Amino acid sequence: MYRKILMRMRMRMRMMNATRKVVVGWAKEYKRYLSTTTTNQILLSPPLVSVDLPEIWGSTSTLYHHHPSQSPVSHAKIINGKSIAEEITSRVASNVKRMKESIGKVPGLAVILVGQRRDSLTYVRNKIKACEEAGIKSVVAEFPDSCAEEDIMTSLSKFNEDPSVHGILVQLPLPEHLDEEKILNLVSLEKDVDGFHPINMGNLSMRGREPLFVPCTPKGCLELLLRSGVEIVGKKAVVIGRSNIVGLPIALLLQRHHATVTIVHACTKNPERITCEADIVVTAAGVPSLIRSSWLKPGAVVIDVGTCPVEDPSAEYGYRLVGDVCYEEALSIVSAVTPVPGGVGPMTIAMLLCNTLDSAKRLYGFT
Ligand SMILES: Nc1nc2c(c(=O)[nH]1)N[C@@H](CN(C=O)c1ccc(C(=O)N[C@@H](CCC(=O)O)C(=O)O)cc1)CN2
Repeated sequence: MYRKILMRMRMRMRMMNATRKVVVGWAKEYKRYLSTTTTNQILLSPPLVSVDLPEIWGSTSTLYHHHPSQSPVSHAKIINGKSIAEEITSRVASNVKRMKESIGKVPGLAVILVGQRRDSLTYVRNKIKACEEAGIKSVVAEFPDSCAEEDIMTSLSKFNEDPSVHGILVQLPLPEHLDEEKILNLVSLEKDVDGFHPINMGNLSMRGREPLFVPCTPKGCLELLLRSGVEIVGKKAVVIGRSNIVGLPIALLLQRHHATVTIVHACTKNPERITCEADIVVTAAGVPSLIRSSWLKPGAVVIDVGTCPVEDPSAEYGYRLVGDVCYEEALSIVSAVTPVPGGVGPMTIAMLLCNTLDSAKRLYGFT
């Protein structure tokens, strides 16, 4: 009886050691990957399928060295999304130039814009401007608020068929009377540069599957973390908000990068208690100054996706943009934080350029 137990224990120890070797080996491999970017590679994010670990559970306490900083950090790093986005845009531009020179083709983006929402008009204008900067061809199909679903479907079908269009996006949100699901389902999988097609989203959520495109804002958040040298493996991450555009896909991405992820949402009891244990906080609640200093762990890294206009008579247009995080309070506690504006927003657009370029490269087999 004792011999049997002893043998079982030895066996288990051997399995745990094997697992440890795989995980440590993988972590080293992953670090090496991050430190070797080639000239044509624009982003630090590795191909998704390569970050898969064997599903063997065991004690990992000796594998990852966790150094929680207990003392308040007074000099938080401000993660400058605007300048990172500019750098990425110029890399996309040189790739586009190279593509044009060698195969005589440029990537093309088609945008569907419905209605006159001020924020949507701004975002689409900025996307078109960014395409111009990068040498990407763009076209916008504009529809009135009251348009029929059929008109959008017809326009989408034309873009799906057009060989000069490599990326298609439908600016969200759509007016209430339109069926968002039906419309997004019609976008060709190969041109779905927003990554909102249920097959792309489904593949993102499954182990060993690779979506053709990752949604732009979450991809931008991840790139900011990687470029800021933030270690993700084994860290506690809290995502605030569960939208299809940000909350859900960023939670999936962080999990793929081996963080332990908790999603906090409007129905969560005591979200402050959960969030204040996180090493990484990504917040996309859209509630100005929701995240006070008491919500944050000293030394945490905070990515603020919230962008809300609040009245400010002293501002140029009578309003200014604020994030979910009480920025001034966070500065004295966290180790790094993104500002609003100038943090995640510009990265969303830079990632759209990357996805559009990738789509064209994939079609032409251009590397
Ligand atoms: N089809 C999509 N719709 C929406 C998406 C999306 O990714 N695809 N995301 C958001 C809006 N969005 C992109 O469309 C977006 C939001 C913010 C910014 C940005 O650059 N913000 C700036 C401030 C800009 C300003 O002056 O208003 C910043 O934060 O610095 C870009 C794109 C919802 N819809």
